[in-house]
Amino acid sequence: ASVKENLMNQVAEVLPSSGNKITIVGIGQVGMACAFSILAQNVSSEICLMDVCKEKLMGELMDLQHGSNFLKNPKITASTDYAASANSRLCIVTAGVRQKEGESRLSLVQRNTDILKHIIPKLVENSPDTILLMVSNPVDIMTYVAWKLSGLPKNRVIGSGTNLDSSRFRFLMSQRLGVAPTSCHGWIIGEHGDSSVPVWSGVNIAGVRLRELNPNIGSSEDPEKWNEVHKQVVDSAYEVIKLKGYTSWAIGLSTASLASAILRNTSAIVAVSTSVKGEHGIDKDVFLSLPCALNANGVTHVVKQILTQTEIDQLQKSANIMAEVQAGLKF
Ligand SMILES: NC(=O)c1ccc[n+]([C@@H]2O[C@H](COP(=O)([O-])OP(=O)(O)OC[C@H]3O[C@@H](n4cnc5c(N)ncnc54)[C@H](O)[C@@H]3O)[C@@H](O)[C@H]2O)c1
Ligand SMILES: O=C1N[C@](c2ccsc2)(c2cccc(Nc3ccc(F)cc3)n2)CC(O)=C1Sc1ccccc1Cl
Repeated sequence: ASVKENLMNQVAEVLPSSGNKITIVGIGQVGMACAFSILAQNVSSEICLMDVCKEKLMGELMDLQHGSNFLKNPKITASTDYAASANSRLCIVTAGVRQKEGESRLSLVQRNTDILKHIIPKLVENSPDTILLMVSNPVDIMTYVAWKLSGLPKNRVIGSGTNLDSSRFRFLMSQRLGVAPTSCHGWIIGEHGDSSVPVWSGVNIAGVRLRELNPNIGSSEDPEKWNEVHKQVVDSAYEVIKLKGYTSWAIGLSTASLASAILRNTSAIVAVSTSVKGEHGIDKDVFLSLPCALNANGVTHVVKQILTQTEIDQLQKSANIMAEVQAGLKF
């Protein structure tokens, strides 16, 4: 008899999955930052890594497994075969191709859409009750594409959206005020990236709206130039790319916090990309970010923020652009 047989009597079957399994597809800079953040914060005890690069997959698997002794005994697996993703509570998709020099945005979108055609159906086939969390860019379009390809209800297809934008905004606000970022309340909504919408009327510390202290906040007339904070959210994304070639840690931590709300069923209110048809007069099937309640059933509530006409106009403009890009995609 083997050492194991002499060591223990098996008295019951070992279940195939922990019930909090997360699959991460795409183990590039972002995917691995998501994996590390999830493991380091004990968001899940079971993760499965998936990619098309077999060797990198094995290397990342081994390197993470070798740290298990410093973690809470996670089960880490990796495969190019989607059967390995079975029974996932959450599937995070960071797979994508980089924009080529001078490549048009639409061309990149079609290439990333073609990638999702191979990924999404297999994830859902192996985990029909899963929630999809899209990170690949352009994330609002990719979330729509994932919803169309998955056949899942809208509440279970989510994009990281302006969660990272809002996190950068809060950090920059905290730098100006000397207040912890978690105590700096500010929401960026709409389209992730260059065209996001800061909701200045809601920016507050302990419920004290900065707009009441500075009525021009966010406008070009503002002597304190608070609108620079939103501009810096966009500029800092380009700055990080220029300095290190990619971004990873903030988006990894952002994704881990969204995963935690889902797996722990917390109904945290977070800025994520969701179906906004019927919100703020939008009548198109598009995904943009609004404050949402996020839990084990995905997005169950969308907060009805009181927005200025300018903010609503910006949302509707983004919705029209999303709809146009989506209309040009070949599924
Ligand atoms: N939403 C956000 O706020 C945000 C922030 C940063 C980056 N991103 C996006 O995240 C994505 C990933 O960025 P990155 O820096 O990690 O890129 P990367 O090139 O380092 O990694 C992409 C990974 O996807 C893998 N991949 C490609 N095709 C695949 C397929 N068919 N199946 C499985 N895996 C596949 C590649 O092998 C690679 O490992 C990009 O689209 C980027 O724009 C989004
Ligand atoms: O921090 C980033 N880095 C990226 C990046 C990461 C690896 S290569 C580029 C970035 C940085 C700057 C611009 C940009 N534009 C872009 C637009 C459409 C796409 F399909 C892909 C990328 N993307 C990807 C991305 O979405 C972010 S957040 C971001 C980007 C622009 C403005 C504001 C924010 Cl909060």
